[in-house]
Amino acid sequence: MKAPPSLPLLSANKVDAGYGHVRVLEKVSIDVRQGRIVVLVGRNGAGKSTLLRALSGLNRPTSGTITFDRRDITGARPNAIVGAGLLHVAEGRRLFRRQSVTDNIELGRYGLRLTEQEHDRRVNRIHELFPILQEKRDLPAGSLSGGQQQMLAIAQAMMREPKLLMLDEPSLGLAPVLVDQVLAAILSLRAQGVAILLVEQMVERALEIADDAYVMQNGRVIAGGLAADIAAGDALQAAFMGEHGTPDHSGPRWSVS
Ligand SMILES: Nc1ncnc2c1ncn2[C@@H]1O[C@H](COP(=O)(O)OP(=O)(O)OP(=O)(O)O)[C@@H](O)[C@H]1O
Repeated sequence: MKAPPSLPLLSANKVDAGYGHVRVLEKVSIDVRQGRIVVLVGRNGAGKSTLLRALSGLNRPTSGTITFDRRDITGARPNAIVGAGLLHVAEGRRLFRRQSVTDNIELGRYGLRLTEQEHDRRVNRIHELFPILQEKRDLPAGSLSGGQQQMLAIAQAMMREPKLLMLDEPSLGLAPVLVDQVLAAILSLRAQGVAILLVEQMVERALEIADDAYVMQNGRVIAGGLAADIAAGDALQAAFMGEHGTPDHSGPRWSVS
């Protein structure tokens, strides 16, 4: 059964998490509602990837709770979380470069038992979303452009029909025209009813396509709300200033033009 619209699909409530004895996240709370694009922004090291890892079960929270689709998934194993419909496309495109585009997509359904009809329906949906992957289906994944490889990584996750897809820096290392393609693909996913939690250094571009946004700084959420309000507010500027009020030049790229 689907969560009613009033309940968030994903809710992290005062989550602490880190690596060994190092605490990175401090009382992080975020909500992702059904069919929304939510972007997490913050400078390098703010804890964005660690939050995605905690939500996908790769880093066990030391306190706090996470609910997804009305189930408590706090401390659940990654495969149980994937099974519940929460998928994580990690930073960097983890593809089998020598295998074909089709083989890489098929790897996405590993462990799933699908009827032939259901399998074909999912593949068709992916090809509708990314026609280029159908065109290049027999080519090795390594021969695709960076943007196409990112689409392939998303396509792999789509084989499991996620309710929520978490994307960690999908524009990383891409030329501006490819960034446009990836952002357009994210909008198409939302149109198909998939909720998206996006970590992105292309802050301005990400805020343009997002519905909601959270700003992270030093492992905490310092602001959250509608993306348009966050884009216009002060928290964003504060998060990207250096410790002593100087701009952090390793921070976001405000524009791709
Ligand atoms: N495997 C790890 N072991 C120990 N500390 C880690 C590990 N991965 C990340 N950290 C630390 O956790 C903190 C948050 O890192 P995280 O990667 O979550 O930040 P981020 O906001 O995603 O930044 P970036 O944009 O650079 O990926 C950093 O101080 C980082 O050094």
